[in-house]
Amino acid sequence: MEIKDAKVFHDYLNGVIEGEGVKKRTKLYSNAKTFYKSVDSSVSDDQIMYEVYSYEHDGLCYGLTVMQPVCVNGECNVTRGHFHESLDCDEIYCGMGGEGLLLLMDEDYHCHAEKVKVGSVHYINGHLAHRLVNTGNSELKVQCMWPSNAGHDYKRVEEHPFTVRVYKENGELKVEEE
Ligand SMILES: O=P(O)(O)OC[C@H]1O[C@](O)(CO)[C@@H](O)[C@@H]1O
Repeated sequence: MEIKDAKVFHDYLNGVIEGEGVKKRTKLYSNAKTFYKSVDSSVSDDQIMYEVYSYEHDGLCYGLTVMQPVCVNGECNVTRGHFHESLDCDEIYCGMGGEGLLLLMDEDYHCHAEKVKVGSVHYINGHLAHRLVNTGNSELKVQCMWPSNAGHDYKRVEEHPFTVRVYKENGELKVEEE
């Protein structure tokens, strides 16, 4: 029997996925300003807000999102957030490092959240928009699995933004519902 090395390696300790076919996208503050309530001129345009590694094979995607512990005028770092284009495609997240919230918004645009921490596993029904929030003082690392035909519908979330914002004031979390 031939025994081969895996073509892809998820380095849990360093928070990277490496190998054949792995894609990486980086979201800088310059391309994320509209995600937050207001623009913060003290945050550099070059500031990395989050990085997404993804590996797709035969209809399945495996990914890792690494979010920096950065606040924008006190608002905790968030991903852009999206519905799936195919609403029957679900997703699973698993906390790998740090602390955060998984913000979920239903099709009536009501929000609820789940706490993300090391080992927490989150099922995301395809009819829910999802956004991660880094509420901690270290990188938030979240492993993700989803069908590759899910697609990202960002437009719908831009038209109906998440109605909840999370701030950190003197180390305390403050949730504002709009
Ligand atoms: O695409 P967004 O909304 O910026 O968020 C990134 C998220 O999307 C995914 O790429 C796939 O759903 C996740 O890996 C990640 O958490």
